[in-house]
Amino acid sequence: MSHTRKASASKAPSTTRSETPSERPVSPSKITAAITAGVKLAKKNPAFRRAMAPQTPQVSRPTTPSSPLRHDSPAALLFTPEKVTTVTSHDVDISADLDDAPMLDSEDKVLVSVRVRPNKAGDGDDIAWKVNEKDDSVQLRSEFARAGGAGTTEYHFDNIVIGSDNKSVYNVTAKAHVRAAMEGFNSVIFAYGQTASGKTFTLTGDEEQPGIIPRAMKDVFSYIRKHPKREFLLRASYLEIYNETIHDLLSPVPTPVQLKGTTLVPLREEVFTSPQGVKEILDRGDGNRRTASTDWNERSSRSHSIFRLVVESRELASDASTPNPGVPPPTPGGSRLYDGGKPVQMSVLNLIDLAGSEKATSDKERTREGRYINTSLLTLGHVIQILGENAAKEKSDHVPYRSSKLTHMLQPCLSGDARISVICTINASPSAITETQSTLGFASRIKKVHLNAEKKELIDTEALIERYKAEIRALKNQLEEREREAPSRHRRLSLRDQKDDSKAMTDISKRIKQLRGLILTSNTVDDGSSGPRPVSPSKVDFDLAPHQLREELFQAKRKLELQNMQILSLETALEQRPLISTDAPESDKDRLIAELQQEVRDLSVEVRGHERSSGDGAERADVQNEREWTERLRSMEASLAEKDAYATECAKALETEKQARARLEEANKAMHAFIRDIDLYITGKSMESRIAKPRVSGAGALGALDTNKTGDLRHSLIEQDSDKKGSALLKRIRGQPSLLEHMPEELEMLMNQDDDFEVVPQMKASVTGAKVSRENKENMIG
Ligand SMILES: Nc1ncnc2c1ncn2[C@@H]1O[C@H](COP(=O)(O)OP(=O)(O)OP(=O)(O)O)[C@@H](O)[C@H]1O
Repeated sequence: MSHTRKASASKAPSTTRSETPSERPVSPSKITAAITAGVKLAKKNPAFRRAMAPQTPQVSRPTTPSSPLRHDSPAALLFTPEKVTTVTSHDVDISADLDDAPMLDSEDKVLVSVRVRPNKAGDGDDIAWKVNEKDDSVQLRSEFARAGGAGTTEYHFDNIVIGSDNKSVYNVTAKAHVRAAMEGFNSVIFAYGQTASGKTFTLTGDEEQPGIIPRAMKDVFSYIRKHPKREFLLRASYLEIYNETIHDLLSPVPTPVQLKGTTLVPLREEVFTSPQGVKEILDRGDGNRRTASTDWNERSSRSHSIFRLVVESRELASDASTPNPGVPPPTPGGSRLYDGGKPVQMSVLNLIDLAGSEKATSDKERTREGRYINTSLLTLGHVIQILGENAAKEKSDHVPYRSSKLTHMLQPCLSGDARISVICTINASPSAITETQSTLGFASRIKKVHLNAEKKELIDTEALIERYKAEIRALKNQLEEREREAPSRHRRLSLRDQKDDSKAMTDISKRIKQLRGLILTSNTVDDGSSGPRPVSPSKVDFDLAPHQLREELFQAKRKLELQNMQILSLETALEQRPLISTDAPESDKDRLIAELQQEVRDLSVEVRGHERSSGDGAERADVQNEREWTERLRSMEASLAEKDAYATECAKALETEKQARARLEEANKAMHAFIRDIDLYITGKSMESRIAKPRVSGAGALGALDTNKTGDLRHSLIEQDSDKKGSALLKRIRGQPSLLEHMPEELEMLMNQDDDFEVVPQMKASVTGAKVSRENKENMIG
């Protein structure tokens, strides 16, 4: 197989293009309008005139005799990382201001431009077509009318551009569409034409003449710089359709991409944040394109290539960190906007370099490719024809979009939902009259297609900018919480764990910073206009002057940042991608499960090996940790035992007190019963109790009784005591030792005080007996 992966034009210019700039055969004598195309358009379009007007020194940084070479030119940044010395002055002004690009109406038709390629060396000087710059027409010269057969000989288009100046081509064919994409409209710019007519030269260009894609990317960044009220997120994908199979040019592993509806899966999209970043993406993709040497073009594109830029943008909220209080929180199925509730505009800019139609060739492989190329181009032509007829006759005939991958993929754009600019490249040489007629016919047909593109505003979290914002918010909350709790948490953690904890917090901060870096604003964007950035040599030359070394350092840091961004973007893409699609065949799922199981096994082996090989250091740390914890455990156990003992004592004391209380209660009751009995006894004679009245004089209780109205009680008691030893009272008292036993101490004291209380000797004896028995009891309890 002889096709190769196309190396980036910027990297190997001498091998990627058959002609060097000096060899490029412009024929000024024959193509009279060649250099004046830009001037002619400036006359027609005031906006374009402004864009083309000589620029102020601040903007254009003109080359001066004292500084013949500007390393900081945008062209140098985008295209000459290794050979800044080849940058020439006209590349300094890679583009003018996007805001000067003409606005497109919502009902715009396809913008059709024809670019006439200067004759190549072998083509001779003759050209078969007359270019009329006044009315943008091309006409087959009368002397070649016979060669043109019955085909149309005169055509009119929106623009005719001639020559090798890619800047003027960009300005008239692409600038307005790039602006439209930045403002939220889907836009498509594609180059169509026979092989070797200059499609790749127009889209990609070379070091001297950067094409539409690099100029568009440069303008995208200056647009962001000039719109401070919006924030942007840019992501790119790069595809090719080769032999009716879609390939992802950014994927490290060649994987066919499927079209599900009009969605491409799997598709690698990379977020980029600088012109340098997108240049790296383009270089990588270009390096993977299939090109081959054909009879007509030393480096012919054997595939259609599609560079897709997705632009997400949103008006900046006054305080982007706080959700708008007026906006409802995310609800399933409802609007899920954050950040001030501003909708996200999302648009896609497709920049397409079609493979060239070609005649049959002797090479078998090239013939096969050519068949595929021609078939898909024919389908494109057919689709365009039906669309044109439908628009002209207000019909709605079926459009066979799905007849080729190219038309299927472009369906949303071709059906009107995009602003389209087509650049038809033609070879003006008499040897290519038929092919040129065919290209011009295609250009005429596509002119008739109606467009009605509208801005896409998303009010959902579909947009990546929303997802990044949501992640930033979540991480910020997480970080704040961790920071708040850090002091108390750190007290509980070992030194090692504290370190890990701090590292985790630093990681979160880093990720927040990185995610923020992916969202561009006029303040943060690097549009490549901030001073000289020399290219890093592969080895650091320490003989360089300090300022040069500083510049090297700056450049290296930028590169590192860029790579970090890419890693982050890829990680995010990876996280969002399912390992396998849900509708994949069972066998694929089984295979994936087996692979994952194997991976788990491998990782376990690796972890075990790592544990073993991590050696003494880790072990020592473990032992020390264990000792520390054992000591802590011991001291805690000791303090626990102490507390247990104290608790047991408390429980015992409580029990004793309970018992004492119970006894007191009983004594209380007994005392009341006792007093009642005595009262009853006394009130047997008198209704009034006098037992509670203590004797005031030294005469004791009996004295107190004497003073009572029933003063004969004493007598009676003495009598009863002496005469009737078995009197009723004493009998009762003797019969109730328990009462005496529990006689309250107050009463006991009263009795002890009153030796004259003659009633009491026996009672005393009983009480003493009772006391003894109580003590005995207590001793027994004790
Ligand atoms: N306008 C132009 N001015 C100067 N050189 C040009 C111009 N257009 C094309 N060329 C040169 O012609 C050669 C073929 O151009 P290019 O590769 O762009 O053609 P192509 O249409 O992309 O071909 P293919 O379809 O085979 O890929 C290149 O060497 C290119 O530099």
